[in-house]
Amino acid sequence: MPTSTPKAPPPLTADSALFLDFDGTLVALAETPEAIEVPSGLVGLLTDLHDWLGGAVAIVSGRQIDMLDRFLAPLRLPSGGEHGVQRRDAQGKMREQPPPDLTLVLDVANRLAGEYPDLLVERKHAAVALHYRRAPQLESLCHRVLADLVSPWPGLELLHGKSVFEVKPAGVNKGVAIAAFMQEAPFAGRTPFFAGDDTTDETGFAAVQPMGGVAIKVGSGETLARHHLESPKAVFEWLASVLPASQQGQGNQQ
Ligand SMILES: O=P(O)(O)OC[C@H]1O[C@H](O[C@H]2O[C@H](CO)[C@@H](O)[C@H](O)[C@H]2O)[C@H](O)[C@@H](O)[C@@H]1O
Repeated sequence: MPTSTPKAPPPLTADSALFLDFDGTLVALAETPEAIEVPSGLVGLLTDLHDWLGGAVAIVSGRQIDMLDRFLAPLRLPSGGEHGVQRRDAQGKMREQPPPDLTLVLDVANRLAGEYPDLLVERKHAAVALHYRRAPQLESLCHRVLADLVSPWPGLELLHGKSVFEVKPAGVNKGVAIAAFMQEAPFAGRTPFFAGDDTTDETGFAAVQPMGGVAIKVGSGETLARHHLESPKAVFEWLASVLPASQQGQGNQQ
């Protein structure tokens, strides 16, 4: 992947479409999925951006959409969940791939977590995540076990995110989800911006840049993205700085 000098993103304009990853981009990473803290003012800021951009703001995450809704309540944005396996459009219509049979994957992951209590299993609608953040020395064991399990099944894919391996349906990713949003109102015809921090966000960067859009890598690491922001705090500050003064404050009244 190219690693040219990263530069700050250009400002959003009223005809932009904004796609945002969640963990590591809008909220700082934490030891467990439930331990994250949603920064004060984030929900209000996203609400104002959503109003300013005519509804063209979506979260595109590895998390389940109902979990995103819980963290961002009362806001319910258009969302891609589980790396695009689920998608809720701007009208609120939900599209979900049928879950594959993950019984064996779940059994194996739970057995491993029984043996190593610092591992954490997250069951999603159509995926199973095995988190090893509290036991980094178990990375290669987790990888080996899940890779062996998944390799005979072409319908399943093993994703490697930050301190996590996820088994999910193959063939869908964040790039596919963003491309689907870009076919629909109010996203269609706008310039897409996508910010994300993880390797699993690279498909999103690969989708928006050929559309003339802006890909923003948050934090360090090799990336296709041509723009960069240092941290979730820098993402917050950038979003707050590009929002016109006349649009500020509406969401904070909630
Ligand atoms: O696509 P994202 O919105 O970045 O979601 C990716 C995964 O995020 C969550 O796990 C990650 O964040 C946790 C909380 O900071 C952290 O403990 C874990 O190590 C990270 O991998 C979430 O639990 C996963 O389901 C998402 O796929």
